[in-house]
Amino acid sequence: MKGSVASDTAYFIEQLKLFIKYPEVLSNDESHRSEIQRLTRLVSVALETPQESMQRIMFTYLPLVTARLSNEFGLLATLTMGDDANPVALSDLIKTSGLDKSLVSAIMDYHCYHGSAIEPRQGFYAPTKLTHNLLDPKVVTTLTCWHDIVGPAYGSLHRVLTSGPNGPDGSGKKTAFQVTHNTTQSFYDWLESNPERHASFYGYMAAVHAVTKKWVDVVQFDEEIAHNAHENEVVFVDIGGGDGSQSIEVQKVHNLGGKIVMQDRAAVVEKAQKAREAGVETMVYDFFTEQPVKGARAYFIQFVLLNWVDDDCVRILASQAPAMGPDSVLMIVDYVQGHRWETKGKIPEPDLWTPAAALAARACHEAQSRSSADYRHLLERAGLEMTEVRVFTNFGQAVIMAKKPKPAVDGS
Ligand SMILES: C[S@@+](CC[C@H](N)C(=O)[O-])C[C@H]1O[C@@H](n2cnc3c(N)ncnc32)[C@H](O)[C@@H]1O
Repeated sequence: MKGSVASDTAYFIEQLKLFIKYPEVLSNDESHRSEIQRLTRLVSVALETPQESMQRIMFTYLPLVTARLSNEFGLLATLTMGDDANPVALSDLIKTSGLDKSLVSAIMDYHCYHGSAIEPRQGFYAPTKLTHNLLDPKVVTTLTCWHDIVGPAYGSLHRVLTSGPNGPDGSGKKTAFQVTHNTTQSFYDWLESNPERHASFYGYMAAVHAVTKKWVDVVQFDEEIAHNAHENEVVFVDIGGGDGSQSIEVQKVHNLGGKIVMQDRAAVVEKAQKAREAGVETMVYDFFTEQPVKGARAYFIQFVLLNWVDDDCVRILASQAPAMGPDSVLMIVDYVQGHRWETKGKIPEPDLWTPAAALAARACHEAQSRSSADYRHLLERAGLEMTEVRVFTNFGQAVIMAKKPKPAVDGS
């Protein structure tokens, strides 16, 4: 076995070089493409010496930092003005960025190592596919948000977990987010206190929604939820709906009668113009208070509960329960920890998003991700009954469906 691996090494290297040169050969075969990515990543780790493991991990900040700097100072945009035959001179990158030679050289050396630039001749650089990926507006928005807002919070998690009940500096800052950003405000108050941050966070949310698979692919909205709906009936209430992107998704797939309502904090609702233009009604609503829209077909709550501790989640869910009729459905879209082990058939490989989201929830909100058993328990505490869990991405995003339990028939 081992002998055949060794004798096939040259062939393996040739194949890898071909994939690097012609990545498009796999563009129509998603499962092979992602399997090759996963395996080459694991091969790379399997071949590491301890010193290489150390190096890979100790420099993990750098892709985010160099991408942010390169976008801010126009290095990547300038790079795309050249190509392999006519690469961009270091002096031009220095001139357009306004940064000093040593810093630009270091950033460009990192890009070359990382595959986001090449240096065909000394001091001249050309773009790669990754350069263009990093300039995609959705990627820029997301990386900016993670560099400025969430990333630093990951970095303070250790300080918070190793300090006493009053936080690392005794000032009452409890979350890693509060410690790193030197604030006692909650995550959402802090976002709303600065328009740039606010726009950055919601830009990131929109970018993620635009590139990931959607829950509407696994819920036949009209068939399952809105059948026979009347004109004035509310078919969908999007609780903590942010920019209203999910209400707009429903608007796209929904062809029957009925209204769609999006609710959030005042500062967020104010900015949800796109949703209003799409015909969605918007409403200021604090989800810790009783839901004012009664008897809707569906109450929907996406990427909200992972930001709150159990007792708060129970309060949020219990605030919806009195509004729900016997046929109302509550849909929670969130990450489900351990979803791999609940999948029928081939068990999916471990993914990056589920643990990354769980750690971000802990760092930014002192909150947590949950397994489907945890969701069942939360719903029961709020007087609701979990009916189904439909996982719709291979990184653990799922629709958790619930309803009001039927009142017990009094047999006496
Ligand atoms: C992570 S975002 C998710 C937004 C949206 N559901 C989505 O999937 O894009 C969480 C949302 O909860 C909202 N939120 C936070 N506290 C709230 C409260 N007390 N009442 C209503 N909405 C709240 C935030 O303003 C934010 O828009």
